[in-house]
Amino acid sequence: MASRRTAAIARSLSTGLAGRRVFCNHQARNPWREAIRAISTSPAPNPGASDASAGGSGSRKRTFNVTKADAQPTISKHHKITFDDKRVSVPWEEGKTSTFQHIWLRDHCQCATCMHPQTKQRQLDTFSIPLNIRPSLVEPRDDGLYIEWWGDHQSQYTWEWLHRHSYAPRLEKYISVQRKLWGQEVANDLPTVKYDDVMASDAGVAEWTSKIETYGFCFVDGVPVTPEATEEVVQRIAHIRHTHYGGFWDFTADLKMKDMAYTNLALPAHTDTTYFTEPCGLQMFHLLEFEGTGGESLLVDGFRAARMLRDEKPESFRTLSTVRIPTHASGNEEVSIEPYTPFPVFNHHPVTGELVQVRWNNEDRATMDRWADLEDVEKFYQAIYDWNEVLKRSDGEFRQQLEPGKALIFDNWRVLHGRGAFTGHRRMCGAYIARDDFHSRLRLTNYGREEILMGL
Ligand SMILES: C[N+](C)(C)CCCC[C@H](N)C(=O)O
Ligand SMILES: O=C(O)CCC(=O)C(=O)O
Repeated sequence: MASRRTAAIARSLSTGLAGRRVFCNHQARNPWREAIRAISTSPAPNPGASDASAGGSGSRKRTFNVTKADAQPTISKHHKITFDDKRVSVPWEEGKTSTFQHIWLRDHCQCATCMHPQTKQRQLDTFSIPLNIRPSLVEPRDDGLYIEWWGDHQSQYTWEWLHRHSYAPRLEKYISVQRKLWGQEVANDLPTVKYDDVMASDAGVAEWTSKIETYGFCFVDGVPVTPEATEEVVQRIAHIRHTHYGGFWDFTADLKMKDMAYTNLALPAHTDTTYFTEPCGLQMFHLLEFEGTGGESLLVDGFRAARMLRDEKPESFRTLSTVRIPTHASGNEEVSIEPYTPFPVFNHHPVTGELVQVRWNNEDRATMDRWADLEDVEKFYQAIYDWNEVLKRSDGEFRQQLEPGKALIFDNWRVLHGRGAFTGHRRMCGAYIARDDFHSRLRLTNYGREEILMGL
């Protein structure tokens, strides 16, 4: 774990070359090796099943890999809690012993004077704690560990909190997101929720956000065919993320904004806003009006496609995990947006190595004029040709003509979207939601605030 973490930290540090527009494939230590096993694909519940009633807000328990499947935060009946001049040792019934340094425990005191009871922020002045602080009393009690500190402060830590935050050793590890990767067959059982459920309760939002996390997209059935109702339903997840396109958009092929989305041209599978340091997290589309031909929508599961590229063309997967691609949005005269640094197509979690984000928009790719060496140019083009070939496979494409009343929302960090060329009048509305705002709502509605606060 330490070497992997070191490699990941080394890689994440080396990607932070601020100021220089570097996109050459710096020789980080095998980031793609960590990604090899990290595109999590786990069985997920049946997408069609509506569990708004059963789901309920806060009903899902977060799953953790504890040392034993049934490990409970129960202290050992046979071994005593001890402490020396540096640390407290807590032996658990599961056979592990956690060590907590005194300074760490004091700094993490959960009492109402150290942790603001409403804002959940630390109000203790950490730097007022003597670095050599130690307890005058350590006492196990039914509801947790009670400590009296020199300088007469008292702290109490529940057993569940100590077990959850044990760091030496880590007792509870988070299991990867249980995603279901899909191809064309997803059309047979589309992840869908009911507008009324979403508007009526947080349980409905829990079901909706859970399906977006699992499948990378979800339809909302029964949305009134107005921009107002569409704006209202997307805000059931979070506030809208504003960009130079505005907040909530209602657009047609009038080139009102100088972007090809505002034309009737075909758009190949892409992710949006690759020119922002943080691409938008979710994107909603609701077709309001259409009299014409063509214009069908396309979705491709970028995580499934990435796994296929990794398995079939590992060198191309590695290239697209390391070569940084400059991007821009400069069609509108008052705007020219670039990220603070270019990013690769495949972006991995700096610690777990898991694939967390696909950034791919060939239309918004800027000039690539900085290469570590010449053959990287051919390697890059080979890699994007291989990637494009995978994206274009019909068994990975979900194509559907959107219809009024059925809004589509998708994870722009995972799912690529596109559309066919069209003729006639076509009016579409929708909005972006930032990734962290989506994750906040997903976790709170599915696990409940108490569970989330316990883990912070
Ligand atoms: C705002 N609205 C969704 C209508 C258009 C956005 C244009 C997105 C741009 N082509 C990109 O790929 O980021
Ligand atoms: O008009 C559509 O269906 C999609 C437009 C699009 O791809 C975008 O706005 O990024």
